[in-house]
Amino acid sequence: METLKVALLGAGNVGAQVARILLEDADALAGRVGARLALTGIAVRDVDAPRAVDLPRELLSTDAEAVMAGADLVVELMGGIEPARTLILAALASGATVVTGNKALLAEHGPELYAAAEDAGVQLAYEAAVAGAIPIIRPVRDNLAGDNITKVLGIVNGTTNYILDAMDATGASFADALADAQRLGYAEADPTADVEGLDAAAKATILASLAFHTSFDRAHVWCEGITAITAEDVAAARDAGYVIKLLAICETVPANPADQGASDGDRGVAVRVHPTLLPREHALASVRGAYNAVYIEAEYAGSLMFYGAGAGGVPTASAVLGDIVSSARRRVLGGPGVTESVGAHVTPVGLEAVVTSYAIGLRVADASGVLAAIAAVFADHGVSIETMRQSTHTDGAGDETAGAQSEGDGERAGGDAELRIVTHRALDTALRRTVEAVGQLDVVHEVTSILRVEGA
Ligand SMILES: NC(=O)c1ccc[n+]([C@@H]2O[C@H](COP(=O)([O-])OP(=O)(O)OC[C@H]3O[C@@H](n4cnc5c(N)ncnc54)[C@H](O)[C@@H]3O)[C@@H](O)[C@H]2O)c1
Ligand SMILES: N[C@@H](CCO)C(=O)O
Ligand code: NA
Repeated sequence: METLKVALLGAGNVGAQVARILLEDADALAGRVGARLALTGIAVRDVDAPRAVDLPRELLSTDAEAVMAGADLVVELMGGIEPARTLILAALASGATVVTGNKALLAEHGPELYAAAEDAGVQLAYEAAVAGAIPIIRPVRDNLAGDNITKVLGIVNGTTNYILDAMDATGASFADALADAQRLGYAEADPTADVEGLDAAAKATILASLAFHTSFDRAHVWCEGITAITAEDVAAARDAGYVIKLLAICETVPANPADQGASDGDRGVAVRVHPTLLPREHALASVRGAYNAVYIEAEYAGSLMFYGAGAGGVPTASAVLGDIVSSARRRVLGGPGVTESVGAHVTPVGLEAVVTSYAIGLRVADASGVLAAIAAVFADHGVSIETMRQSTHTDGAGDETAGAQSEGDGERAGGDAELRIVTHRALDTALRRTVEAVGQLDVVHEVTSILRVEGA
């Protein structure tokens, strides 16, 4: 039986597990590939660093280029842009197949790397880059290649889902929940990428590019993270029947915002990542812990849902191993692999064409006429209110008022009241202007939170 040499770059949370499984399951994997997979070297920063898995010391080296020399497959699990980019380009140029889980790199330099793979006639596989263990890259790129995807809605970051879920379920603080996510191996080396939404935005860039057959750039993606979400936001969402999730949303929208409501006209695609209120009965609302889920709407397939472990060393290693086996098998059998299709050239559109609704938290003067003044600003901007809940700071009691009505105004003079408003759907720009105008009213002391609502 032929032997294929596998070089591994990085032995952290994911890389160490990939190495372990390559060694432990060598016979089973050989049967699936039709060749033995020989792990010939592992590039690490420090050969003496403690690791979750004991790896043969003779395989470890701090010289990544030497580790890659002569490899048939290079598996990059170092993360970061450099030296990962340079090493992958060198591996592809040498004719090696490359498997990576590096979404940050693909979101920034994907087109360059895909072209290098195509030029070299080798595969670049990256199933682990989006939603960890969940098969999503190949389903979107290959299985749905004959359909027309119209919407992708995903919980694609395990760390933030873990944090938001813990805040919702146990009242945990943001900091404690983040520390747990780091300990469990879900968070990136620098968790800023997770909590600021950058990791999800990178994944959204990759998904949008595949789903809409167009090369999207990270700069096309609107991105807001979860660092401003407070325990009060989570509690208010819960009281109103919602849960807060960080969603990546890619959807077709009119290319020209003025065409809202028209059934014809050019379509573009808007890609955004932000914390979102979801009704608790929504399918994505029940995605707990570090689990991920991606919901897809396609013209012919209808609605599809992909669910599973979106992060963690062992589950993510599953996606990496899948890519290793399938691309190694292709090396054994010969022939070019499937490549990205980017010929559709749809127009990337910003948030200005997106129709959504807002959940707004306001701290207002608890006085007569305040609700009427706020409702008037909404009416002036053509934005209608679905629900308005009021509670005072002193007793936190809820008082629901449906619609933009002013009854219930100002029973309690003096002090502040907390208002939670959910709007009907409107253009994001109109909603933003409305909030700005409301924030300028004297009776509005603070805009405490602005969150978008989906699926209501
Ligand atoms: N952890 C997850 O759940 C998960 C899931 C999907 C994808 N990923 C991606 O997989 C990759 C690896 O993630 P991880 O969680 O294992 O990260 P990690 O930080 O645990 O591991 C990366 C390892 O690479 C090593 N490394 C970095 N630069 C190096 C260099 N120049 N030379 C040699 N070694 C170097 C580091 O020392 C570290 O041990 C990243 O791209 C990440 O985004 C991670
Ligand atoms: N840090 C990422 C790892 C998986 O890509 C997450 O939390 O989802
Ligand atoms: Na995946």
